[in-house]
Parts: sequence; structure tokens; C-alpha cells
Amino acid sequence: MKKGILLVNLGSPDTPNPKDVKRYLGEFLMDERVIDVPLWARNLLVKGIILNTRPKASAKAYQKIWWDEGSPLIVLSERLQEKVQNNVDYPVALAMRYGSMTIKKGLQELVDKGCTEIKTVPLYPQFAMATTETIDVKVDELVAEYFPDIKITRTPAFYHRKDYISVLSKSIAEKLDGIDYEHILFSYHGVPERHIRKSDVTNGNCKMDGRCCFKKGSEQHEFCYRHQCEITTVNVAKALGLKNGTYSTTFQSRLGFDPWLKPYTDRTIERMGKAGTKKMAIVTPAFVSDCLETLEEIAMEGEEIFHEVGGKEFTVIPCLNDREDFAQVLTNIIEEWASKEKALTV
Ligand SMILES: C=CC1=C(C)c2cc3[nH]c(cc4nc(cc5[nH]c(cc1n2)c(C)c5CCC(=O)O)C(CCC(=O)O)=C4C)c(C)c3C=C
Ligand SMILES: [Fe+2]
Ligand SMILES: [Fe+2]
Repeated sequence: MKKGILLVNLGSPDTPNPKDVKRYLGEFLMDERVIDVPLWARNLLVKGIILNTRPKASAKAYQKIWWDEGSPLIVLSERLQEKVQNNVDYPVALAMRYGSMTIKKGLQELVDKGCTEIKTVPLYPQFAMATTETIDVKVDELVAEYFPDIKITRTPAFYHRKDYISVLSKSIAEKLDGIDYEHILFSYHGVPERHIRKSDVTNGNCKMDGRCCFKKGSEQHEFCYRHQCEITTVNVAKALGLKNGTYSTTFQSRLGFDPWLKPYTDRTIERMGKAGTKKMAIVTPAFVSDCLETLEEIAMEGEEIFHEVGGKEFTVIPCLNDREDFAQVLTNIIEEWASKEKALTV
């Protein structure tokens, strides 16, 4: 049995042009785990409305953050892959859930190198139906259809690993060294509340208001995105010794008219600025790689909102990207799996 690793991130359009953005958004938003309504309604919403209105505006936003080498999310994921590859003896491939760098190509690359046992590593610290689950399901479908002899091992969310929390905390401390700030916002990508209810394995325990998310000691949170975001914040705050009231958790990037997880990041920035906060720092732990949602929505739009309401200093903490110590966290996850598998076969 030869082992291989497949890192999987979200994906980006091939170019920031409206045509490519439209194709990418079409694939992304027609995923039943992203816009989770019946097919007829998804067709109407995505093909009938969103794809006729959004691609132009999204393309403009992508053009603002695009690099000479390509999409920041893809370039940064490739750099991370290279660093993980330098740390381990198994082949490490990279794929995207949407767009041209497909999971099928990533699996094929590993199979061509002789791998028969593949660990998939979604590049998401917190579980969500729209991220980790859609990757896991896609991998299962592809394996059943094209690679029936391959053994796949999934990787659960890693938000509560000590090494991850330590690296995330260090990255924040490094950026804020010498910077004066009054409040740190932990802004996570939002999801519709309905997604949380669908992933709730406790028969309606999840109340969406934080009561369930802080209950201790149960497996019930294995699939609760909200809990995993809240706990990421709590653990980092503990590691950094942040005082109560100097940090908070919010959710960004909502789409459509359904209720999404609250509080919303943009409204919180506005409210805090209006209430007199002058110096704010913001970190985005649901994103491993800087991307449209961090470089444009937070670093550009978020800063603009803050300044409009009287805020002065808005410090954006970069994602973990291709930090050597973050590559080491992924290496630890891989090595733990490899040694467990070895013990099982001895
Ligand atoms: C119903 C819509 C969406 C859900 C649910 C959703 C969840 C979700 N997304 C990420 C990570 C990323 N999303 C990104 C972009 C993006 N997301 C949506 C919609 C939903 N996301 C849209 C329409 C877009 C495209 C941009 C736009 O038009 O505004 C990105 C950036 C991609 C890039 O190329 O840079 C990331 C990353 C998570 C983690 C998540 C649930 C937890
Ligand atoms: Fe998204
Ligand atoms: Fe919960």
C-alpha cells in the first residue's frame, strides 16, 4: 500500500473575467450543500437570478485582489502544498472543490504515482456542510466511479488541535506586536442558520443563540460550525490572554435573504465604530488562505465601513497561508495518520 495526501481548498475562477467568474459561481452555487434548496428552486435562484446579476460585480471584486501569478487563494494553497511536500515522504497533491483544479485530477495524480491509500485534507479548520462535507461526498462519488481500489481516509475539522490554536495565536500576536488596538474581531465566513440545523445530530438541540454551542463535553458539536467557530475564538483568546470584552465572534459574507449566523461582521464593524471604537483588529480563522473574502470584503470594504463611521486604525491579520508552522500542523496531522495506519498493519 502506498500512501498519498490530497489537500483540498475551495477554488477560484480561472481568471477574474466575468465569463470565468460566471462559470465558477455556477458550479459553486449549484452545489446542493451550498445553496441547499430543491433543484427547481436552485435552478431558478442561481441560473435565473444570481448568475445574471452577480458575476459582473464579483469579477470587479476579483480584479482588485488578483495577483500576477493568479488567484491568491490558489497561489497560496500551492505554496502551502510545496511546504507540506518538503516535510513528508508521501506524494502531496492539491485540488479545489470547484473550478479547473478538480478533485478528480488530484486523485488521478496520486494514483499515477502509485498511491493506493489516500488521506484527504480539506483546508478548513471548522466543519461545515458547504465546505468539508461537500468535499467528503464528492471524493466518495469519484472513488466509487473512477478509483474503486483506493482506500480513502477523511480528516475531521482541526479547530481544536493545540498545535493549530498555538500557530493561529502566534500569527495574531506577531501581526499585533507594537500595534495598539481596542478590540479584535474574529470574523468567520457565515452560513445560513438552516445549514446548522441540517447538520445538527442532536435532534433540534442547536438553538442558534449560543446556548447549545457552549455546552461542554459532547460529540454533538462534531458537525456544528457555529460551535467550532466560537471555540476557536475562545481558545485563541485564552492563549493570548485577551480580556473579556476586548474580542468577539462575528460572521461575514452572507448571500440572499435567509437568516444567516449572527452577529454579522459588517454591521458589527459599523456599530463599534459608531460607538467610539477607534482601533480595531480583525482576524478571519475560517479561511486558511487569503482570498476574495479576506482581501476585498474585509481588508477593503470592512476598512471603508470602519473609517466612514469614525474608526481610525483597522488592522487585518493575514490568514495562515503558507506559514512554515502551519505547514507543520498539517504535517503533524498526516504523520499521526501514517503512524496509526502503520501500527494497524504491523
Ligand atoms: C450560499 C452561499 C455560500 C455559502 C453557504 C458559503 C459558505 C462558505 N464559503 C467559504 C469560503 C469561501 N467562500 C468564498 C467565496 C464565495 N462564497 C460564496 C457563497 C457562499 N459561501 C460566494 C457567492 C462566493 C464568491 C464570491 C462572491 O461572489 O462574493 C471564498 C473565496 C474564493 C476566492 O476565489 O477567493 C472562500 C474561501 C466557507 C469557509 C464557507 C462556510 C463555512
Ligand atoms: Fe463562501
Ligand atoms: Fe450549536
